[in-house]
Amino acid sequence: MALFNSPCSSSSSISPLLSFKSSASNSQSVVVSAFPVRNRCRFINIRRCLGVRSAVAVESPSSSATDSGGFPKLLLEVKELSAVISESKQPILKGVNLTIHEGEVHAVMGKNGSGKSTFAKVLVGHPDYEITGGSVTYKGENLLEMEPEERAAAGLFMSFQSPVEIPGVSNIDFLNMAYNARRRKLGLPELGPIEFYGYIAPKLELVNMKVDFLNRNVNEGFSGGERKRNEILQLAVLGAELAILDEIDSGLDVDALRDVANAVNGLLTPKNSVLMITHYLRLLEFIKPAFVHIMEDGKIVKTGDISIAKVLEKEGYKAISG
Ligand SMILES: Nc1ncnc2c1ncn2[C@@H]1O[C@H](COP(=O)(O)OP(=O)(O)OP(=O)(O)O)[C@@H](O)[C@H]1O
Repeated sequence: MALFNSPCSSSSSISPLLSFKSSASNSQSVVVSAFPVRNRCRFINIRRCLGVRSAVAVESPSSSATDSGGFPKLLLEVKELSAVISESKQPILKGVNLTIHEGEVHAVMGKNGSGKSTFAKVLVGHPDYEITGGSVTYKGENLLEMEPEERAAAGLFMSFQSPVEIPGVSNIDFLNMAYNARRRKLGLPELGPIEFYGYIAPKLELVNMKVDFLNRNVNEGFSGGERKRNEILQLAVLGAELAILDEIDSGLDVDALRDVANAVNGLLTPKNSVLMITHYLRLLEFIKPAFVHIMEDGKIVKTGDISIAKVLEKEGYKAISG
C-alpha cells in the first residue's frame, strides 16, 4: 500500500510504491526499498512496511453499514483540502471537497496534472506533500493527524499507478507477513505458510493469476498488467474499507481489465467503498460508480453520475469544464 522512496537507496527516481516516510514526523521512515539494499536494512524496512500495508487483512467485527436513520454511514469527509509540494511549496490541491459513505463507489477524472494522484497520496499520508488547509475526517477521526501506518490499519488501501519491485522478497512471503501483521493486531493467531496458501488460493482465481506468481519476487519482471493484477491481489488479501485505486486500468488489455474490474467488484460489500482514479469510461462501465467527480487545477469542479464520463469520452474536457 502506502509505499515510497527508500532512505536505504541513493536514488529517488523510482515511482512511488514501496517505501514510506511519515508525513507527521519527517525523521521517521517506514519503508520497503524498491532497490537492491543490504539484507538487514531491507528486512527491517519490509517488516515496518507490512505494518503500513496490512490494512484490513482480516475481517474485523462488523457494524451496521447504516446509521440509526437507515442512511449509509459517513466514511470520508474532505473539506476544503489544500496541499503543497513539501519541497518547493508549490500549491497542488486548492480546496478539495468530497464525501464518501460506506458502500459507495466514486470515480475521480480530470486532465493530466490536475492533482488526482496527489489527492490520493495526500489521503494516505505521502511525505512529499504538506497540508496547508482544510480537513479530512475518516470514520469520525481526523485522518490528517494519523500516521500513515495508522491510516492503513484503519482500512485505507491505495494501489499505485506504477507499482514497484521488491527484489529478493517473494510475493507469497510478502503477503503472508502482511496478513499476519494484521492478525497480530487483531489478537488472532498467525497463519503458517500452508494455511496461508489455503487462504490465498481462491483469491488468485479472483484476479485470474497463475500460482507461479506467488513464488516470484514482488513485481520483479512482472508486466504492467501483471503488476496491476498483483495490486488487486494485495487488496483481496488485505482488504480495505476504503480502497483508492489510482489508474488501475492503465496498461491493461481488454481481458485483464475485465479480470481486475471483476475482482474489485467481487470485493465490494455494503461496508466497503472505492475511490478510483481513471481517464477512461471503459473502467467505469465495469466498476459502476455512483458518483463521478471532475478535478481541475486542484479542486473538484463537477460531480455527477456516469453520464459525465460519457460526455467526456465523446467531447473531451471542453464540454464539461468551466
Ligand atoms: N512530488 C512532486 N514533485 C514535483 N511536482 C509534483 C509532485 N507531485 C505532484 N507534482 C505536480 O503536481 C501536478 C499534479 O500532479 P498529479 O500527479 O497529482 O496529477 P494527476 O491529475 O494525477 O495527473 P495524471 O492524470 O497525468 O496522472 C503535476 O503538475 C505534477 O507535476
